[in-house]
Amino acid sequence: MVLGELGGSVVRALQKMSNSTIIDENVLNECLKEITRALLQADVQFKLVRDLQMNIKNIVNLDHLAPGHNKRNIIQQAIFNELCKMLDTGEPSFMPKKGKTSVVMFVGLQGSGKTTTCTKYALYHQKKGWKPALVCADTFRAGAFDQLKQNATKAKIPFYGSYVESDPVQIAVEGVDRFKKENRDLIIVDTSGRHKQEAALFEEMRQVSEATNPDLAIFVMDGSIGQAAYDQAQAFKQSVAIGAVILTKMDGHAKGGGALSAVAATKSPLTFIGTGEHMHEFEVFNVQSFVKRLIGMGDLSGFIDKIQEVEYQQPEHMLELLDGNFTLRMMYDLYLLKGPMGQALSLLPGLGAKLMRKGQEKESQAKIKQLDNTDPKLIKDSRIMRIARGSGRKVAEVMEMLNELNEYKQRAKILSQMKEVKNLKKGGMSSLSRNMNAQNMSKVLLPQMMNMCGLRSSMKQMGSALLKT
Ligand SMILES: Nc1nc2c(ncn2[C@@H]2O[C@H](COP(=O)(O)OP(=O)(O)OP(=O)(O)O)[C@@H](O)[C@H]2O)c(=O)[nH]1
Repeated sequence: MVLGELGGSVVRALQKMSNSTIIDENVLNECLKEITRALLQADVQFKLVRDLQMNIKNIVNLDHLAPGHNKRNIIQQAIFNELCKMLDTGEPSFMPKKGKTSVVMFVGLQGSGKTTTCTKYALYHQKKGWKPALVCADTFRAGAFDQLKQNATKAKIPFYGSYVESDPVQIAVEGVDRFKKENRDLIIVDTSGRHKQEAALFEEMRQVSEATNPDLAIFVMDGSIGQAAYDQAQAFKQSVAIGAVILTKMDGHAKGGGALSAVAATKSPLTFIGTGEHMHEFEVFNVQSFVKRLIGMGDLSGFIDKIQEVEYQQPEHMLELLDGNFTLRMMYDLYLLKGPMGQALSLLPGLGAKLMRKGQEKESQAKIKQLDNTDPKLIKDSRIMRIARGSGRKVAEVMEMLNELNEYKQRAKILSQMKEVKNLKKGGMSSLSRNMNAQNMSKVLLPQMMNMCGLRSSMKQMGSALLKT
């Protein structure tokens, strides 16, 4: 989950404020105090947090608001705007164009997740119809070529590298030339990392860059370093023309918020974030979508993007859901926000926040693991007791989880009966894919899925504006 704790705390603070009958200075101060605490815990720089707090207080002047103004909305909007301002990473980055050859060079320290991210980046574009290729110019780390080869083979992406050549410049040039000849439109060059910022690393980066003349150099940084990301980004920017930044390991790291704001402070465009070790745990970074999610408003554009991945990677999940089946496996993915389906559903307004609010993903994970792959109908009392004993849980907790599963199942049944869903299913997966455009999603499937997740009311509260985003 992306910055689960920070998001959960912000959502809780807003929820608490919304539950107050009267919103006065005290309630606002309390809400801001909790948000401030959460941001500091996420390693966001003190000055940034203090500015955010002051700006919100200046904008939301409760004494001067004419009666009839919706104070909650005004406060939420001010928090949204200020968080966006804080995380705004400056000018948009160079975007490679499909069909036109672009060379993209990846740089970063050793262990930052550079090699993994190269393949994630290639796969992301491949799923969108590009023809990517990978070049391994990392001759420093033994095993780097094997790792890239393994990842690329799994993702069915062409690759180039050498076990014998030790000159990274030569490998980079040969690889880029070969893939240009093969009309690949996205040639990704993985370069060597070092344990720390050292002269040899920067010199090698400069040489590879000079020889391959990349259209874009992407700096991959480990998000768990928090605020320290500021100095690292500045140092790399001074040595090579960095056009974009990707932050990795943003899954569950307490310091992720600090890394995000630090990158923003260097005004380096942040284009993607890595949210796990698996190939599909990779997300486009868009400030507004990200903040919407952080404060529990959901991210519908991200949802549509992700649901297309469900068809690509877990078509059986999509069909199962539309057939009215909601399985334990899906609930498992949902709780852990794993797999495209779990990730997609978490982007719906209210649901991501609901899951974050639980703040007990690990416990949920342990509970579900006990029941994974088991048909709940077959779970008799004695088995429930056994599961409870074996997992160290109360019987009531196991039953609560089974009830929740049944609830999802019933809603999935209702979803499958909808006329629109039946029409979508008629032509099988290919028709589903054809129909899976943004307009169709927002008109047909999306409202039904939200209904299924019991989100109709929160949707209404937030107004139809969300569907238009
Ligand atoms: N949790 C998590 N782990 C990640 C993520 N991205 C990469 N990793 C893991 O981080 C470790 C290092 O990743 P690599 O891709 O080998 O790192 P690298 O920067 O290429 O390392 P060098 O080639 O030595 O420079 C691996 O175990 C990856 O699986 C991410 O977004 N989340």
